[in-house]
Amino acid sequence: MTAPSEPRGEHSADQSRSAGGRGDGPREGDRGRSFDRGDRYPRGERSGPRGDRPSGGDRRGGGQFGGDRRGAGRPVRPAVDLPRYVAYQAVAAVHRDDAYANLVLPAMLREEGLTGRDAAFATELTYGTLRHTGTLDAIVTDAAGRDVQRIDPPVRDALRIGAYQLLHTRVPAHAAVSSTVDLVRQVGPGATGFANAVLREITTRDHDAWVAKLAPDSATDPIGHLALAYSHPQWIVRAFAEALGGDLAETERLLIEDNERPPVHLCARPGLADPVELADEVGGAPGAFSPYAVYLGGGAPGDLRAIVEGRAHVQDEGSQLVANALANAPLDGPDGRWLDLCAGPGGKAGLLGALAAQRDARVTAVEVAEHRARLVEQATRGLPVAVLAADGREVGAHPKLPEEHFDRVLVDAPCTGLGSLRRRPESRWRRQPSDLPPLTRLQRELLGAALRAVRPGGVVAYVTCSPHTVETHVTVTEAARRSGVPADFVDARPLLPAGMPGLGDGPSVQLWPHRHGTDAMFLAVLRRT
Ligand SMILES: C[S@@+](CC[C@H](N)C(=O)[O-])C[C@H]1O[C@@H](n2cnc3c(N)ncnc32)[C@H](O)[C@@H]1O
Repeated sequence: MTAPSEPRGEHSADQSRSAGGRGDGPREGDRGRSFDRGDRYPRGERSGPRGDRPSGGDRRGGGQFGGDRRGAGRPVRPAVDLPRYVAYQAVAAVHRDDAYANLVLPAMLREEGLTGRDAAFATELTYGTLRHTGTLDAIVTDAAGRDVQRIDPPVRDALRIGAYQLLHTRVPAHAAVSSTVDLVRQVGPGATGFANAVLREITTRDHDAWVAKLAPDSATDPIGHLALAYSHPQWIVRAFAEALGGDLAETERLLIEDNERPPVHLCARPGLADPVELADEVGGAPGAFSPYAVYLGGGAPGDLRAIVEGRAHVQDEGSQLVANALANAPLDGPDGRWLDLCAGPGGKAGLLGALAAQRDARVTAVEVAEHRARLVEQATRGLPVAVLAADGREVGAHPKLPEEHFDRVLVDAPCTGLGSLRRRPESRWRRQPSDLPPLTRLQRELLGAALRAVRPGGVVAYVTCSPHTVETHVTVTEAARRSGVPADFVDARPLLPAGMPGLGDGPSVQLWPHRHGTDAMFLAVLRRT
């Protein structure tokens, strides 16, 4: 992973040596030898309270906070540059307020007027630090000689961002260290010496050498090794390895992919946009698998005319493939009533709605959360989609959700989202194994409701954006058994584009980032008999 705003190269001489002896590790408040020019400041002038925005200075992108002179003869206050400061604020909000990076960061970039390379650098620091938090914390713990959890949270987040720059970007070591010390001066006054010493210790090794030092032996603890080397919780690595049939080399490839910046895919809505023309229009490329996919090269998709005009929407190619698979499943008899039982925010309902328009069908899109139901309405405007703010489990009890009524039903079930860790950098650390029981109960109930809703001969597609076998195979098998509705599994592989590799032995299909470049979507198709 590279820092967009700084050329990648060998770490500078500052990084390849130095950092005083380890001893017991630096302590907050240690003065240490410092890169920091600001230690001469009286403490009260260094910073406002925790989380305060640096005062004064230039608010423009790339500007420096706090560059103001405060009277003749006084030294220039140490600067915190805006991209790093915004990254710090985003990371701190995620940890302090349980915020979502993909929501808070764009708002902060907008508010600060950061664009172009500065915005890309702030994004890289935020997402990279959050993805790599597990490994960075192990390294900071070792370098500090104390558990990272015992470091004051603002200083801890600043150190994570500094360590990320040192180990994963081309930022020269001296710049990573001094800018982080400047940041600490702003957010954790009194800890500059400590931060300086920790960072200098981190510069004594590169990422691989730290992993070699800290990760469990791969021969005796392969899961523990992969977890530390690729910054994933062990329970998630174990779940991935199980879903990949125990193939640890392939698991490693998946973990690597999870740490990459995710691609942006567009869906050219069938009947409204041609994917080749759309690719030309947006400077992208037609997708490899989905007949509607366009890979976007860069830029903000929300600004694209095709999206504003409703000819396309942003949607992972895997999501397109599974929605299209439902529409492709052979069907005898009527084919006019389609149901999307978990529709918010409306990505698949948008594609299904466009396909339904071409085939004279209508979609009922159900979403339990009122505000998400509104998003589905926005996403399907102009398409033959009726949005219902209701609980999908009410099939048979809700007048608009009669039993044995629908020809095609999609259950895009709420899940852990372990298949899209690329897109939600903090989620791997938030999710817990204890999330699984309530989710799998809900998944079973929703799939049971879908089987009741579909007419005999009709098809149900069960989809998760998680490869965890408890949410995929176990849920489907159990729900089908418990529902009491007779249904057969349909081989889902022929419902995907011909020649698509790596689809396994069927009847269900698991897509993977490292095999297909998509999110790890699971698809099982059942036909009611
Ligand atoms: C994985 S998301 C669906 C994504 C959507 N299909 C798309 O492509 O944009 C699952 C959705 O199910 C909704 N949901 C959760 N429980 C539900 C229920 N009992 N009935 C209907 N929707 C529910 C959640 O609010 C969430 O919006």
